[in-house]
Amino acid sequence: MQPTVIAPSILSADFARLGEEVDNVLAAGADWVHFDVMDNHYVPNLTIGPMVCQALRRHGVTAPIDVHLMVEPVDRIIPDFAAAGATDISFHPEASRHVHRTIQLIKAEGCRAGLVLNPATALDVLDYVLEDLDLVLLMSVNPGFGGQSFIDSTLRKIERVRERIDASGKAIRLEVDGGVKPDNIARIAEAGADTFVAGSAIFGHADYRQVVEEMRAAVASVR
Ligand SMILES: O=C(CO)[C@H](O)[C@H](O)COP(=O)(O)O
Ligand SMILES: [Fe+2]
Repeated sequence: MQPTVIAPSILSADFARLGEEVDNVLAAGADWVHFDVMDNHYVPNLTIGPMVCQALRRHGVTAPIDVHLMVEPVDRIIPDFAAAGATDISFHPEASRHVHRTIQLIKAEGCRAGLVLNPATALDVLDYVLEDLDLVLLMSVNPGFGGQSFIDSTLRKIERVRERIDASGKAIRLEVDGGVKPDNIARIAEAGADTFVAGSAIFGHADYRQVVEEMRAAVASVR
């Protein structure tokens, strides 16, 4: 299993002070920046694009930027995010006509590639591509909005993906996104996740350090 990563979703940050918010959450001990891109087409919400990713890099952010593309069609925007400083790019299989080609495109652009499975997406989308991936991102809410409740059936799904990753023998991260909080993160880690996205739980708290430390301690208690 990969070392624990806590990846705050900037969806719940104060966009009017984004650079400062990202600086603060990284200074509080977070590992990655989770960057949610919504197109008002694949999902019914509209957020931020490559220019904002580039602005964070110009602002001085050096941490990995984990771009979660909720964009359809997805391929055209991938080179723009790579040029803007993304390190990890994940996409939803429904948003790509050729999933294998999209994975290869992300890697050709020099980024780590992730596939995102919605709560109702069956695991067979991983057949034939798992070993090409650097990351499997399991959504534990339906994509489109922050602040939703964790869907409990995801726990069994995490266990099944953990088994598949372990059987592959590859260094593939298992990331969980949606409704992750200090009071459920231990169960999510126990099920087999190593990479944890949390938006509202972190940015909705007055003390980012306290909540990041609480989450890391909860994961460490079961790993
Ligand atoms: O991809 C997402 C929504 O589509 C977000 O990353 C996710 O919802 C994080 O927010 P929260 O921790 O508040 O659930
Ligand atoms: Fe996300």
